[in-house]
Amino acid sequence: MGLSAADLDENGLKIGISPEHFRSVAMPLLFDHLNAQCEGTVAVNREARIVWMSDKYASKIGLADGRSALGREIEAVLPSSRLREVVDSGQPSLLDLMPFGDEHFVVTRIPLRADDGQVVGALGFVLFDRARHLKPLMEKFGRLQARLAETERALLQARRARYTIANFIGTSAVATEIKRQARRAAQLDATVLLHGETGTGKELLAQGIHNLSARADGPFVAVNMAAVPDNLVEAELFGTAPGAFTGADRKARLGKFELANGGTLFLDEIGDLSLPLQVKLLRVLQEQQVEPLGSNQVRPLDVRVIAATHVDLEARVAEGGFRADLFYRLNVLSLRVPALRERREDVRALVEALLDDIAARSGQRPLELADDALALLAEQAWPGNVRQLRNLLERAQLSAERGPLDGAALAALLGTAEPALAVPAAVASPRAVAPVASSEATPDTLPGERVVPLADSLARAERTALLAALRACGGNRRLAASRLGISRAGLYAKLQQHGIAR
Ligand SMILES: Nc1ncnc2c1ncn2[C@@H]1O[C@H](COP(=O)(O)OP(=O)(O)OP(=O)(O)O)[C@@H](O)[C@H]1O
Repeated sequence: MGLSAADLDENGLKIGISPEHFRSVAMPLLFDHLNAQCEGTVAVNREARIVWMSDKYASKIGLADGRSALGREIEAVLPSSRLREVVDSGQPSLLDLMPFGDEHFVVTRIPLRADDGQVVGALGFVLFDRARHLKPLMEKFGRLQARLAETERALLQARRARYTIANFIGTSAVATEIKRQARRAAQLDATVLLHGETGTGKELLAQGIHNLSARADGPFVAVNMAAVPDNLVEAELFGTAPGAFTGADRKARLGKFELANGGTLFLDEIGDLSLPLQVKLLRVLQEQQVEPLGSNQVRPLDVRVIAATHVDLEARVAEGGFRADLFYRLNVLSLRVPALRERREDVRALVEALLDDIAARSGQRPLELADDALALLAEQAWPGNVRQLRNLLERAQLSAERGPLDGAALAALLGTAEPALAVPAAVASPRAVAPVASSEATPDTLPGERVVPLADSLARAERTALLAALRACGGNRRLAASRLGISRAGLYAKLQQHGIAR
């Protein structure tokens, strides 16, 4: 059946031509056209056996003619063909590259249906057999793919947990006990709440738990709630749909929950999460699915959460600052990480391990400490715990001359330690030895005649202001930021810049 006069008017095809009629006319034309123009055509039945192949196709792939392919399974003739998938799924594949030998064919595949709609076979056309004309494009594509794979590998590496539980140095009773509890937590898949002062090794333990758990091959992703500005926390955790934000950030962004899928999400400073976000977090934990901002689609998750806090969350619950339901959901396994002053007997081993690590990173020989220096370290109050000890040792390594560092030299360094952190042990322990302050090294005393660059003075003043604010606010960074009149993210950036943060 062809087009008749009834189908035409002075403009050619008549508007309103019956779709069935149009179809019956257009389909054979389309096929004839494609078959004539393209480089080869093949048809298979429901079992993906060849029912017809154009001679052009046959000669292209080295067969005498199309008849010699009849009845054979499509993969026996074209090993990379995906016509079987088209037959099975009933879905076309409009444009694809099919490898054949060292060539690539540009192909299109469509299912063939009987009048009742049932799939009875599929048609494949080779639109273009010289994919090598596309070589520059393919090369670029290949390079981009290689770069993408490399970036993905690097990202995965960055999301690997570095530490194991054995990296938690210490053999004191409290250290041994916390490591025992961490090992037990690794055997379970429940949510963990780590509480302990800043710098006690909560993140180290979280990584250790992850690395010993069944999720060890999955990602370990850490987020510090206190470091993310309030208005960005939701996007950071749950991600955004494309266009959720106007301006620069119009693209979709994966949230940390999705990045941690199949692994562990470490939520540090969980006490800093606002009440509305606590509700959202609870829902995600209960339902194990996430709904990115601005999207109305939920995505399933398989994430274990380890949360950490240095504040007393139970007290926060009592005050109404933290939701009781979220607290109980997080507190399934509760581990209290001891302060360094509760395990002074571990200081020596810690010093040794930290000095080795510092030396390995700096490429220098490990610093040696004289016995009186070690004794002095063991007596400090360490409000900043192991992190503070590490910072001090890093400074000691930088300042050290040849030979072991003795007690007097170390006392001088302790005297110049960050005032908010270098609380003499006298405050916390009756066995205290007050550090010897060095007048020369005190940041505020400069020799009379010396002129220092303005930038140095300003940086020094800023550092002093930051430390004073932290001290005045009992180490509470949120409060300190607000009293300094800067954002929390701003405060974090400055603390890092001055080496006061981690
Ligand atoms: N027991 C330990 N053995 C070896 N290193 C430790 C130990 N505890 C802490 N550290 C080191 O001290 C530093 C701080 O540790 P970490 O970040 O795990 O503390 P944190 O409790 O998570 O601190 P914050 O609450 O401030 O986030 C890291 O460099 C870590 O490697």
